[in-house]
Amino acid sequence: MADIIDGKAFAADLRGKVAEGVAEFSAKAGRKPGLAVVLVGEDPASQIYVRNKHKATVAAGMESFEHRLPADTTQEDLLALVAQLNADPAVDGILVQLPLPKGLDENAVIQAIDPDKDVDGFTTASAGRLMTGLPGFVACTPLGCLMLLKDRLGDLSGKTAVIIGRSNIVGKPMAQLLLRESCTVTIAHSRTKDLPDVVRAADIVVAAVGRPEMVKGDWLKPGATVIDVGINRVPAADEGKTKLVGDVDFASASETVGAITPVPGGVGPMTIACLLYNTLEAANRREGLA
Ligand SMILES: Nc1nc(=O)c2c([nH]1)NC[C@@H]1CN(c3ccc(C(=O)N[C@@H](CCC(=O)O)C(=O)O)cc3)C=[N+]21
Ligand SMILES: [Mg+2]
Repeated sequence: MADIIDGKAFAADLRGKVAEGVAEFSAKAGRKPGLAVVLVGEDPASQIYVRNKHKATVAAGMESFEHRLPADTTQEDLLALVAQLNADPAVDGILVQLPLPKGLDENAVIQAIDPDKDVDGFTTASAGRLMTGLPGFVACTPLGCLMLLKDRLGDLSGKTAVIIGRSNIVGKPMAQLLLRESCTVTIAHSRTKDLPDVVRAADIVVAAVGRPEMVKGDWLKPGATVIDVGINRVPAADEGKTKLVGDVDFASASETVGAITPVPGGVGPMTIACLLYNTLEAANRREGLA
């Protein structure tokens, strides 16, 4: 049986370390680090995420600035808010919750965020900094995955890593991070030929495709380390109920691999912890304390 990588426990520990860093920052800077979260519209899942982010931000000793805007907010008004947050000295990090309601240009809004406050790591400036090895912010989900991998495996150099999924938010930055750690990196996706054979070659598998339980145990190298980024809500055995599953078929995978993250309780909690980590980092850099 595989070891279960406890992302929830790791994230709690990381949040504790961030809280210590926040106390140090606040003593030196005479203010708390500040995170601004912008939520447009009423998407129920987004409202839950934003509430959880707010709670975690306050629990870490940071200032949380929540901006809730109606679904019919104009592009102009949203860009004006981002400009205001860019200019606000009390704001160290800015997160615009995605997806935005239809009619708003997501890309234009994200690119308007000051890269030095881009704690989500979603701007092209942040992506370019990661790719070229300059200091910047790394997207929270891949950063959390990397922390779990390093905690489990130590030095990653020379390991074969296969990432399934090529999104800008997870797959591509994950590949850059693992390349930076001197892994041999493959990005697989929906057009990849013989996907099970490609995955079977990997010491490290990061699944981020958004297809429930797609990766089966017999696709995986015995002893591999598997990070499951998928969070898919599917019907449960109980009539009318739903449950969360990952992109990996946990039952079959956990008989083969060395270690695997569960869903829930794996990567998800790391995403929020890394948002706090990036916000503290942003505050320290802005105050010349990094
Ligand atoms: N600008 C922006 N940045 C984001 O980082 C961002 C976003 N927009 N939009 C939505 C997605 C999704 N996301 C998650 C964060 C934590 C969990 C998480 O903690 N999940 C729990 C389960 C939660 C549950 O029970 O539903 C777990 O995996 O254990 C999930 C998903 C951040 N996102
Ligand atoms: Mg993809």
